[in-house]
Amino acid sequence: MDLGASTGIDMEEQMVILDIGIDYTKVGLSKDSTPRQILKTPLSISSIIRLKDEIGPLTLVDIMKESKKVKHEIHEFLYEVFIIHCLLKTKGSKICILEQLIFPRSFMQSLAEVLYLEFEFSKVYFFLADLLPLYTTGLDSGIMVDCGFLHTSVTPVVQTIFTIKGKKHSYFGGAALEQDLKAQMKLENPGNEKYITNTLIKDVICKVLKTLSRKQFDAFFATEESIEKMKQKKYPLSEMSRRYEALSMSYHTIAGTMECFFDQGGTDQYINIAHMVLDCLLELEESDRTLAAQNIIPSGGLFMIPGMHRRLLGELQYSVENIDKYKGLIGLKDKFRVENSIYPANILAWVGASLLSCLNEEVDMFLISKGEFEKDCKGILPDRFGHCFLTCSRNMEIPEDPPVEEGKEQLEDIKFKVPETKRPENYFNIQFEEMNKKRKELLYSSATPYSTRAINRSKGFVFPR
Ligand SMILES: Nc1ncnc2c1ncn2[C@@H]1O[C@H](COP(=O)(O)OP(=O)(O)OP(=O)(O)O)[C@@H](O)[C@H]1O
Repeated sequence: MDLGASTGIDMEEQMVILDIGIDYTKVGLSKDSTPRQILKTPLSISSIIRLKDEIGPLTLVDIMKESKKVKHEIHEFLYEVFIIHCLLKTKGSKICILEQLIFPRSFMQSLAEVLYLEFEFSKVYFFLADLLPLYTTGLDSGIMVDCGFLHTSVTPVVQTIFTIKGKKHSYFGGAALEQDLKAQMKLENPGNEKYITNTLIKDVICKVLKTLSRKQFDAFFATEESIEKMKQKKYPLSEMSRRYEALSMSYHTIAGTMECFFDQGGTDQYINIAHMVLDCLLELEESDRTLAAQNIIPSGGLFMIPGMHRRLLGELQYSVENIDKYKGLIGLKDKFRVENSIYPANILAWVGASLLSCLNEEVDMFLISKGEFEKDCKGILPDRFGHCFLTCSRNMEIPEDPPVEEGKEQLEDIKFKVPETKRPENYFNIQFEEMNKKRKELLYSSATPYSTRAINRSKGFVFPR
């Protein structure tokens, strides 16, 4: 049955955009401004990671090696996503996959086999998720700070060029936060440990946790006395659900748990996101630093926790003023700008992909067609990280690789310069922006006493399908 046709979705025009996160999967159609569905990723990888005491670069690879059923799980899950949730036609359609640099090759190979061979997509585009939030800002330089489930990463792009030396990465993210919070809550609720389930922890992260501002942190954590006071102040969790009647949380846990992302240097266990950004800036050319610092883009689910944006900015300003290592960046103190996008942080990469997918033919540089996969590549997914993935730009002629001088580090060559005469144009598709604006106007206008249709008619506007 042609499901795409029956739902009125023109699969010739639009493509499916799929962001498989370790914790949450976002799926929708290109040119939309939000995903149609955000689903819990049911793959066993996610549950195995939750049981690990320590997460490192090889964790995902090892899990993939041990697990024989990943491909089968991906197939079942995607069947549910495409056919049951989104009612999409897959055969002969186009799909865009958001791929993270840290995804193991074996995972991508299994995913590709399922998409090309089982669902028979004719065109699969591979976008680099680490770079996509930049597209939502309309600028060609910035630092993407992704705080996801498995990891936290910082990715700099200056005038469309991704500098791999500036990329910072840590396997500390939502998974580690869950473990910390669970241990803390068990300590605070002796005798009621059985109620502290994964569901409760997820609820608490999304509904209760908050992040202190730098000023609040200085005040609350100044003395042992004030820390003790925070510990004594208890909040019952019965308001969240009757199931949690027996449980309570201290203010210290509510406001202090997120401090593990802004560690003040006491331990190796935690990270400081602001320091990762500053380390990244130190790796950039001096002339590029201001451009990057003016557009810091937080993304990933953990930036949905209230106060995270404000704290990141506060922590950046505090660190350049007070920490010797970063004092060289003091000139940037008033230039830091942490982007507070109109799109929620957890879908920012997805929205970036939706924008990028509007780039008509230019987007074909990210494409591997079914024919190529089956015939040219003999069923093996080829390298997808050529130049086009690193530049994320439009209409740019790719300069040839400079010759590698003997004894010179290969890494240096990765940052090639775009000739002045061939500066890439902005990647925004004006049509998308216009449609998006009109859609938003319509959305808000439906909340007024006038009908949406009347407002449309008065503006002579026909809703774009
Ligand atoms: N609305 C929210 N409010 C608060 N926290 C959230 C929210 N949504 C997600 N989170 C937290 O952020 C974490 C990461 O969410 P995200 O959507 O980035 O997951 P993901 O894309 O699967 O991660 P990864 O990029 O590592 O694959 C979740 O594990 C959850 O703890």
